[in-house]
Amino acid sequence: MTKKNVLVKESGLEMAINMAVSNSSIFTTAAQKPPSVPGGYITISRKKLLQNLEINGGTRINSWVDSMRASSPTHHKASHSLADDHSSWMLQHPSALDMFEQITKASKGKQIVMFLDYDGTLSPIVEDPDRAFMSDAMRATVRKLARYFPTAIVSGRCRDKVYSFVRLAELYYAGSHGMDIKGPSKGSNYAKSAQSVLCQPASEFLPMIDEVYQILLEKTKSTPGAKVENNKFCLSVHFRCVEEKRWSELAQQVRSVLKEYPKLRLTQGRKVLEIRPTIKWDKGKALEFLLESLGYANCADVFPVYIGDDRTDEDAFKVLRDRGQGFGILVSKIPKETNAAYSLQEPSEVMDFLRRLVEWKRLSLRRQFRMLRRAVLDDGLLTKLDKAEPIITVQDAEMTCA
Ligand SMILES: O=P(O)(O)OC[C@H]1O[C@H](O[C@H]2O[C@H](CO)[C@@H](O)[C@H](O)[C@H]2O)[C@H](O)[C@@H](O)[C@@H]1O
Repeated sequence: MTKKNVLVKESGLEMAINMAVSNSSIFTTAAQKPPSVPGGYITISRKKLLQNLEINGGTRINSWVDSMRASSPTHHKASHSLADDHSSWMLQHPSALDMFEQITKASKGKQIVMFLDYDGTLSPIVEDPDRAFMSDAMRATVRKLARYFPTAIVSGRCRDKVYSFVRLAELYYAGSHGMDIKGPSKGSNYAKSAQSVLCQPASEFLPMIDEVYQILLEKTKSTPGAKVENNKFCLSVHFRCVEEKRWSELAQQVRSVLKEYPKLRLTQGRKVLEIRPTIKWDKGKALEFLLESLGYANCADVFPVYIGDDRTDEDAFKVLRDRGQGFGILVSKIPKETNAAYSLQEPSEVMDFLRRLVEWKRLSLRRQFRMLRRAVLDDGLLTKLDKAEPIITVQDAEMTCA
């Protein structure tokens, strides 16, 4: 390699683990090539990277811990170079609220389909994952959104768990990082509509995931604050409440378990280590699957919008970038490497954006309805309205008055 700097697409943690599994070069082709999209990638010197990823057990754990630190907002804030870069990052990933007009203009004549991550997007990040409730105001907003646009929740959580927080039967749900997809439930009965399960590509891993869950519970017992969450087709090991000086111990515990399970891989979220099957399935694949299920597989007239805050959401942002359709919105207060086009700072801004989208759609439907009505009246065709080809459905018309 002759280049002085390399682009780091994966976190140091993922790279360390990939090395442990494959023992191959850390400089993959993908990692060397910047994407042909504006900005968002952080460069670090090759020397530093090599120091960080020294191939011996001890230093490898250090790189895990560095990566765990990097997922902490407080550590990001302390980094002057990132803080200084905030305004240039915002130029590359402007606020979706500031760009609202441009966004709606770009969607003109296309069907918007909404994909929403849960934690950190619809609900604020809290210490206890079992108490990450979304507000009633956010729920009401998402309910309205789903009346106007097909809407899916795409989460790392177990699907039933995320449903228990959202409680809107009319949505699509993709739990376990997209490995458990279910369509809207008829008659608002989520629990009874097992027939609407659409896709579970990792079902053969269920016994293994349960086994590893039990082992991790036992292994991490000695680390105060560590919490293992069973997300059905994947697992989360939380370190938000673990003292930083014990992070390396926790990383070591997880690593020692995973050594025995080469069919499982590790990724990282916000103060959480995510363990999942090595199958080629992620939130990006779930997005593609859902678009296909909705009948938009090879359709140019679709405009998917994906909003998420996490590294795992990057797979979906990338799919949209590669397809050149719609775009991703990263929820973050700090500059992050991302394939999203736009940004929002926090869940309250997500709610503002969704509300504006609902209002914009409502008004544009009303405008279309009035134009149609005027055209009919002008032509003296009012009595023939019932026989006319419906340009706007009765439901659309009702919604303009809602
Ligand atoms: O894909 P998501 O819906 O964003 O789920 C990703 C993980 O979210 C949850 O953990 C995160 O939120 C917790 C509650 O705010 C927080 O305590 C934790 O530190 C965050 O990582 C969830 O608990 C995980 O299972 C999900 O994988």
